This record gives sequence, C-alpha cells and structure tokens, in this order.
Amino acid sequence: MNEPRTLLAIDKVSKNFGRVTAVDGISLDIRENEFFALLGPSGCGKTTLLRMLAGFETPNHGRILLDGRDIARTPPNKRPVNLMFQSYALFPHMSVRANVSYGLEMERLPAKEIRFRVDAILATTELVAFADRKPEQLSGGQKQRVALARALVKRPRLLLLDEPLGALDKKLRGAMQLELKRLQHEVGITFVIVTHDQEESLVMADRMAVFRDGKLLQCDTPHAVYEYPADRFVADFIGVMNFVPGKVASDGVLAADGTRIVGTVPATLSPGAAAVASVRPERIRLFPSPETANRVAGTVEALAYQGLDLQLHVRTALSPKPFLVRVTADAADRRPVSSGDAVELGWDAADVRIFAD
Ligand SMILES: Nc1ncnc2c1ncn2[C@@H]1O[C@H](COP(=O)(O)OP(=O)(O)OP(=O)(O)O)[C@@H](O)[C@H]1O
Repeated sequence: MNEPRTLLAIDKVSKNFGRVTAVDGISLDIRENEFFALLGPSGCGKTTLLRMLAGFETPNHGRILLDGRDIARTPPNKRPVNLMFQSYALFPHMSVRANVSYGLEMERLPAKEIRFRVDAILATTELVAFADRKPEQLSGGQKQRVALARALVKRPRLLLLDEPLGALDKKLRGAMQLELKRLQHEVGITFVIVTHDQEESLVMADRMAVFRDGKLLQCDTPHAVYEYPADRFVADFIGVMNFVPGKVASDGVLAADGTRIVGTVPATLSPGAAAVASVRPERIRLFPSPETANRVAGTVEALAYQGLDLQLHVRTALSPKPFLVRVTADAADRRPVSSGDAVELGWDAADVRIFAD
C-alpha cells in the first residue's frame, strides 16, 4: 500500500494572546483526503489552531506547510483553504444558487464554468430542488448543505469546518455526520473539523487530535484513541471510563481496600506510585466465570435502558463512584437484574488500562 501523502504539516506552532498561550508548540501532520478532527474541552486552543490554518491568526512561532510551502503568513484569500463557519454566514437576500456561485463570480471565472461547477456541487449536496429558494425557506440541515456547497465549489485543497453541526438538533446531527463523511469521500477534499463533541469525532474522523491547555495529548485513529488513550485525561474525555484509584503493583494496581486490579503496568510507572486502573463499561461482564482475572462484588444501584443496551450503576468497594456497566439487552434477558441485587463484576486483564494519577 502507498504511504498516505502529507498535505498539511503543522510544525512546532505556538500562539499567545498576551500572557495566554492558546496553542503551545503543536506539531501534527494531516494527510491528503483525510477527515481529521481537532477535539478538546473549551479553551484548549482548537479554534485558534483552525484560525491559524485559515489565515485569520498568525502563529508566534512555527511553520504551517501546505504541500511543502509555508503559508503561516499568507493572507486567507491567498490560501487554497476554505473555512466554513458555524453560523453558515449565508447571504439572506440571495437564492441558494446565487449563494453557491458567489465565490466563483468573485474569481471572475467564465459563466459557463461557473454554471457547470455549481450544478455539479448542487447535485452532490442534494440541493438541486432548492436552487431557487432563499436561505430562510430552508431547514437547518439544508442551510448547512448550502454552506458546504458554497465552500466546496471553490475546490479548496483544505476545507476547515468549525463546529459545522453545532446548530442542528440531535437527530439531524446524527444524520448529517454520516452525510458529511459521504460528501468528503465523494469530493476527495481534506476536511479538518473542530468539535468539542467526542462522539462526533469518533463517528466521522479518520484520525483525530486531542488537545488540552494548548497542548497535543494524542493523535491517532478514533479506535486507537478509544482503546489506548495516551493518559488519564484522554481516557476520561473520550467515551465513558471506570477508574479505580490505587498504587502501582508489579502486575497491576492495588486499590485502597486491598483488591488487586490485574493489568499491564506501563514502563513509565514505578512501583508504589499513585495510579488508576481503568476499564470501559462494555468490557465488564456480570456474573463472570471464576477464571476471570478481575472480579469484584457489588450492588446494583440503578438501571437505565438505552435502546439495545442496559446501563447499570453498580456500587463496589473499589472506588467512591459507582461502576458503569453496559450489558446487552440479550444478556439482561437471560439473567435479569434489578436495583438492590448483589452482583459480581468481572473483566479481563487485557481490558485494563493503567495511568499515572
Ligand atoms: N483573540 C483572543 N484574545 C485573547 N485570548 C484569546 C483570543 N482567542 C482565544 N483566546 C484564548 O486562548 C485560549 C484558547 O481559545 P480557543 O478559542 O482556541 O479555544 P477552544 O478550544 O476553541 O474553545 P471553545 O471550544 O470554547 O471554542 C482560551 O484561553 C481563550 O480565552
């Protein structure tokens, strides 16, 4: 297989606003035709990084190489990069077609080419039937597609999307996540999306970067970030995780009550150091077999049906918070549990991740 080609190389980029370091020495490669997500809690610097890629901010340090050329100081309109705003910023008095063709008209392209490209992108974004409508006559999802069509018609090398689904309700958001991914695939343009929604990144991104306090914590595929988080913060931020605090032992973590959680200890942790053992809710089994490496007694505190899954809160002596356990409806039917029941939880050593506390 060919090595994917790097489109954008972010090289030791920093940005301060007065004494605030919004982006702190980030290095990151984004590949050609990739759907890449920048993710992190509010204030982590993801929007500032996106604005530097667009050209609305200039880094204090570092280089931003697009196709090998440093664009860090190139004005926004001179970059082959387009930014789609969360608010869509559509022209209210213009039709969908006029909104989409506007950018090409500014470029003074021949009318025939404009028509050809606008027709093609209206078809791709399934907007042909709405071409003559004004933005106010469209639904939220349709407006979102117009904003996308307007950005894509210019055929940028890179499309930046700032919380593109932020204005949509939950159900439409789900549908548009898949739609965006399909579109990206179809047009073959590299997308960089900013979101604070970790589920959204897991669904859409080919790779994702997790930030905190202006620093890059981890950059990998959604699967790798979910299964092998770089640290405790990432483990907690992405998905749901159960944590057992304790001290590092030779083959795992010793909890305060003396229970040993068996798992692989990272080489960076010394014996006796404060650590947490963690396990995802879906890796925990109710009523495990006696050979299961980790077993602990608990009491069911609460149950919640979530479609195909049943989510349990189980109180144990291992941690102050109840364990979250996800069992399939099937398993729950076979051996029903209710609030107040005594249960045993079990999980394999291979499903344990251990982090510095
Ligand atoms: N123009 C500015 N002047 C001063 N400080 C700024 C400016 N822009 C951003 N900051 C600060 O830089 C830090 C990073 O901000 P940024 O907007 O990049 O974060 P974010 O991760 O996108 O957050 P959110 O999800 O809330 O938009 C924050 O502490 C913010 O207050």
